[in-house]
Amino acid sequence: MTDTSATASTARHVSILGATGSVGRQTIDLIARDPERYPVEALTANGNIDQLAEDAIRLRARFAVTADPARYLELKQRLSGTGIAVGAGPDALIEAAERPAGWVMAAIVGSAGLAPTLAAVRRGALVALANKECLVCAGDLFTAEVQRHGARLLPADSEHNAIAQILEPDRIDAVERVVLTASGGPFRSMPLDEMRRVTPEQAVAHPNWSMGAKISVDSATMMNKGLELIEAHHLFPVGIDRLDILVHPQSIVHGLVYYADGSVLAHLGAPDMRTPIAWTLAWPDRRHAPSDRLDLARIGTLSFEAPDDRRFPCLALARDALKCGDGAATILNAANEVAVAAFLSRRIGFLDIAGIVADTLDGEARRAPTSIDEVIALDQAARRRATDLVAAR
Ligand SMILES: NC(=O)C1=CN([C@@H]2O[C@H](COP(=O)(O)OP(=O)(O)OC[C@H]3O[C@@H](n4cnc5c(N)ncnc54)[C@H](OP(=O)(O)O)[C@@H]3O)[C@@H](O)[C@H]2O)C=CC1
Ligand SMILES: CC(=O)[C@@H](O)[C@H](O)COP(=O)(O)O
Ligand SMILES: [Mn+2]
Repeated sequence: MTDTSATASTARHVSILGATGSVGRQTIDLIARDPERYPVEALTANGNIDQLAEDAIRLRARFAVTADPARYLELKQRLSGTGIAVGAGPDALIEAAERPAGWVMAAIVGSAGLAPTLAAVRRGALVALANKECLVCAGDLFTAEVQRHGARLLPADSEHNAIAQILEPDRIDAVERVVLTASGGPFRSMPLDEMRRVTPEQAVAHPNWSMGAKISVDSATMMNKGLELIEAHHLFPVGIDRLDILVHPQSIVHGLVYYADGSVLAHLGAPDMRTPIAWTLAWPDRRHAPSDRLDLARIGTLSFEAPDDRRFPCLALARDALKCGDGAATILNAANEVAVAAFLSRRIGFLDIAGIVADTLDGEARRAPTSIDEVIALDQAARRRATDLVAAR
């Protein structure tokens, strides 16, 4: 690595895994404003070949990859004569992550991001982590790889980014509580019976953030906050009992740390992912970002309430999975990915998502995975069971 202490005068070579998604595009928005500082090594996508090719050319990337082998020729054609190398499929995704960029944005959605993110970790890169699912599904085995290879995870998920900014690493013993805020999503105050009938269009209409479909549904079920609880457990070693969730509909306060002397440090910012992404890009410095500025006088009121586990059972499922250990989080995440995809394609109802996750957890034989290969095997077994449960609904 060449740039772990990049300063105002040094360039930081970057790669973006999941460059065409919501986080990927906002990362590109930042780096495209300062191309001299952020030369682009590799960009990856899945099906959005037009966007990938356009950005690869505009940012002079060296390598562009689609996860879908069937789209290889299309991408190659789009980039012919540009000098940009082209790849497709799982091995090419890993090659993109292995290329020598000091900073890598992990923004593929779902556990599909695990192998390429690990490839970046294994060469000791600075990894801006948006893809929470890879940390949830591989847990301690993932963080052990980070330690072993001297990599550094820079949390890009807004709440974890907030906590990373306010948690004093030498004062962990004096931390009473770490609190992640949750917007409550589009159905925060909807009666349970009405939730039964909500459509994918309603579920992806997040009140504060513009995000990909999968995480938007997770916010609507509040599984997103459950996944984030597990993510926080792996990023911030304060112990499960000191991690809490607080509903805050405005998404202005992103995280809080309660200290033993009664002090509470909070992180505030407009709901604009370019702020946490900019923090990871500039780390350990801080740099100007074009994000929305917070105008508290205009906002006027911030409100808070306790989460409702009865209407949002995914919260309890995730907390239980975290407490159980033994691969439960891997199963929870895999089943949730299958159930959310089924809901988005209208094969199950909104409330079935939690049901599929609960039934998959009940039915899957659990043995704590002892290697990444075992994580992948458990993830696939849980997907098969969840897929059968979807078909049976
Ligand atoms: N959006 C947000 O504000 C936030 C997102 N996150 C997390 O960041 C991650 C990305 O979220 P978001 O940007 O919203 O998601 P999007 O759905 O908008 O983007 C996902 C990206 O992953 C690519 N992709 C999809 N499937 C695969 C696959 N099987 N293999 C390789 N690449 C694939 C997509 O390519 P293509 O477009 O070509 O299909 C796209 O580039 C998620 O883990 C999410 O939880 C965390 C905090 C905030
Ligand atoms: C922007 C971000 O970090 C998302 O994870 C966001 O937190 C989703 O909103 P919810 O609080 O509704 O889950
Ligand atoms: Mn978040």
